[in-house]
Amino acid sequence: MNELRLGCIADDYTGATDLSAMLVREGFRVIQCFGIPTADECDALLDADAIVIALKSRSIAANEAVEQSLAALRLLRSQGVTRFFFKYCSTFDSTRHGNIGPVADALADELNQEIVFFCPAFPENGRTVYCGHLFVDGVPLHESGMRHHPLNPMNDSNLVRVLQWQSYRRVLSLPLSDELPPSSPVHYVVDAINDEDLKRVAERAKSHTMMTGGSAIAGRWASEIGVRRSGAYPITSLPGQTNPPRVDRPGVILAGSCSDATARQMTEFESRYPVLRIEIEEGFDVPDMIESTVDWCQQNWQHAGQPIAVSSGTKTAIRTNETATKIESFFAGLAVALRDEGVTQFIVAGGETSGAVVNALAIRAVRIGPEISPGVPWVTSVGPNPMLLALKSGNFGGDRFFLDALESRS
Ligand SMILES: Nc1ncnc2c1ncn2[C@@H]1O[C@H](COP(=O)(O)OP(=O)(O)O)[C@@H](O)[C@H]1O
Ligand SMILES: O=C(O)[C@@H](O)C(=O)COP(=O)(O)O
Repeated sequence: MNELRLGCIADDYTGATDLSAMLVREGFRVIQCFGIPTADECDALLDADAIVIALKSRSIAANEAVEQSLAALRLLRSQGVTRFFFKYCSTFDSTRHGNIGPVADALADELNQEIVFFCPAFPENGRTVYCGHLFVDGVPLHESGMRHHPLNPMNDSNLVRVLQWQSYRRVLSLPLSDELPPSSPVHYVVDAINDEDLKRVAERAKSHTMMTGGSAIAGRWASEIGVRRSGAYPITSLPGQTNPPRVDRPGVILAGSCSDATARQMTEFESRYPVLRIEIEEGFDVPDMIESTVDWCQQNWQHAGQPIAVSSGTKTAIRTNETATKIESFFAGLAVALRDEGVTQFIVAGGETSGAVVNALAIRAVRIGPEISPGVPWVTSVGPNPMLLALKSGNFGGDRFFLDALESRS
């Protein structure tokens, strides 16, 4: 029996869930851990074909991101894993200081990988790379909504230039027709505009120990290199979980994403259900905001069975890391308060926001269930008192995403 297993390191939680969903689609058995699992938690990893370690390292200091990613790599190696995937955002979310370049450099150095491919393309979700330039639904990255991102505003579509800022290695563009020149350590930003291209990229990287990119290339590369394929976990009969999660409060949507896609989804949801739009002002008090939001939720639950949403996202966001972190702690505290009120189902929009919420709920690992839309599956937490979660990348999903998600579980 083929025993090749895949180890993945993802730089944020929704990105990891997206990756897991793509691996499940290809028939792999996937377990996703939030943070680096402890020795005790490693027992649960044994029967997985792919282990995904979700870090919250996208927007932290580069040296910390490197440290955490190397620790994840070492943990994966200690589990007998021999092939590795580094997952970052399909919109290459990062700044001039990192963290994609520094993390990839460190992983490649540790694995002695001379040539590293960078393949963020995700054609199914409208992300394509041509001549080293990234497009979102045909619009150059720097003209897309990503230019307004509160933490990682993307102002350059030329990924060769973006990555070269971040990496000490030489960075080149790799059109699919080109031969690879023999060379010393090089990072290649690979072109891919459709699924056929992804297949060819995977074939070209067959001998690589390490691959990097968005979720779309991961499943194909894993198939190409011959990762063991045991079939997805049966989500309704998980070890330690006899019943589906308790539903005595309707689902709650927590949206900290400021993306255009989430804004449209919220407008659509608001045509049917109540939405609390939080106005962020300088110097706001987090505990006060949590308390008044819980009051608002309770009032709205008087209409039984009614899902509700809380959103902080606005285009006129106050763009400081301090504000972003405070808003994350608001959503984290709110999730805990709502769980204590009996909520067992959360849909969270935004990668950083999801990270804050999952950590606050002390969820250490999830098993991956059915996809709601490309890259966004339902997941069930491992351990006692399971919760049902959907962790949505800010930019993912059609306008009806929130409504579709709620309908898909009823
Ligand atoms: N009104 C706001 N002003 C400033 N920052 C905000 C606001 N609302 C949310 N944020 C912050 O913006 C960031 C959004 O990032 P994230 O949750 O990863 O969403 P996305 O998936 O769209 O990138 C989070 O850190 C969040 O706390
Ligand atoms: O690759 C992607 O686009 C996603 O998997 C992803 O990483 C999303 O990040 P957020 O937009 O911060 O949720």
